[in-house]
Amino acid sequence: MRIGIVGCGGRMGRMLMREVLDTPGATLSGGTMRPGNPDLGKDLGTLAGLEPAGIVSTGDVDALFAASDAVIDFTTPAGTAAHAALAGRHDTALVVGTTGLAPDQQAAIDAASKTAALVQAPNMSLGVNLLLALVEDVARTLGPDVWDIEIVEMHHRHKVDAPSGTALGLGRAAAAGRGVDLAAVSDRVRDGHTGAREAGHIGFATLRGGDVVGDHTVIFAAEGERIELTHKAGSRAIFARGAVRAAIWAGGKGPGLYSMRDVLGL
Ligand SMILES: NC(=O)C1=CN([C@@H]2O[C@H](COP(=O)(O)OP(=O)(O)OC[C@H]3O[C@@H](n4cnc5c(N)ncnc54)[C@H](OP(=O)(O)O)[C@@H]3O)[C@@H](O)[C@H]2O)C=CC1
Ligand SMILES: O=C(O)C1=N[C@H](C(=O)O)C[C@H](O)C1
Repeated sequence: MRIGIVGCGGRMGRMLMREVLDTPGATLSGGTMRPGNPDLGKDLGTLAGLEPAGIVSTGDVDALFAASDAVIDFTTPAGTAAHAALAGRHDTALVVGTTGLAPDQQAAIDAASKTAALVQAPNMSLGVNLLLALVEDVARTLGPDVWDIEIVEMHHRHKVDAPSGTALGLGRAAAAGRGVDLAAVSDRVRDGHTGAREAGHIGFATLRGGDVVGDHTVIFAAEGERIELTHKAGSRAIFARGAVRAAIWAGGKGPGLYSMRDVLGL
C-alpha cells in the first residue's frame, strides 16, 4: 500500500510520515511541501525523526497523487480543496483530517468523492470516535427539556480554527441524538448581556494555550446534577495511527465519502 503525505513538514505531517514508515505493509510514496519551504529536498525519514528513508520531500503534488494508492492530508482548508480535486482526477484515495473548511471547500471534497474514495473526520482517534457515538446516545436518552448541553475544548496556542472540528462534530452528534440540526441550535459565541440560556441550544467554549494536543468535554447539565464526558489527547500519534488505518481501509473502497466511524465500524 503506497501512502503519500501532503504538507509533510507540518506538526501532523511529520507524525504521519513516522506512522507510515512504522506500519508493516505500508510504503511511504512521498511527501510534499510548498515552494520556498526550507526543508524541501530533505530526507523524509530524517524529517520524521527516524533513520533516513532514502526519499526526499518535493513540491510536485500531482506526481505524489499519481504515485500513491492513498494520500493523507492534514493541511489547511485551501490546500485540502486543491488536494481533493487531484484525488478525484487521479482516482487516488484521500484521507482528510483538515478542519475549519468553508462550504465551497467542503464542496470540493463532495465532488471528488464521486470518483475517488475519501475518508474525512475532524478527529481520527479511536477514543473521540467512540465518544461521538456515546454523546449521540446520551443526548437521545436525556432529551432537551431538562438537560443543557455545553461543549468545551482546549488546544495549543498555534491552532487557527475555532471551535475545533472535533467540538463541532460532537455538537452534530448531540444534535443528531436530539433529532435537530446543529446550525439551528448552536451558540458558538457568548459575550456581554446575552440573556438567559435558550432551552435546547448547544453551547461551545474555546480555550487556547501552551502545547495542549486536544481536550474535549461534553457537559450535560440539569438542575442538581451534571454528566461530563471527556477525551484528552496525550500525543498526536493517536491521530496519525487512525489516519494510516483509514488510508489502508480506503485503498480497497470504491468512490464515496466515508467517515472514521465507517473505518472503525462504530
Ligand atoms: N482530524 C484529526 O484527527 C486532526 C486534525 N488536525 C487538523 O490538521 C490540520 C493541520 O494541523 P497541524 O499539522 O497542527 O498544522 P501545521 O500548521 O503544523 O501544518 C500545516 C501544513 O499544511 C501545509 N500547508 C499550508 N497551506 C497549504 C496549502 N495551501 N497547500 C498545501 N499545504 C499547505 C503547511 O506547509 P507550510 O509549512 O509550507 O506552510 C504545513 O506543512 C488542522 O486543520 C488541524 O485542525 C490536527 C490534528 C488531528
Ligand atoms: O489543530 C489541532 O491540533 C487539532 N485539530 C482537530 C480539531 O480541530 O478538532 C483535532 C485535534 O483535536 C487536534
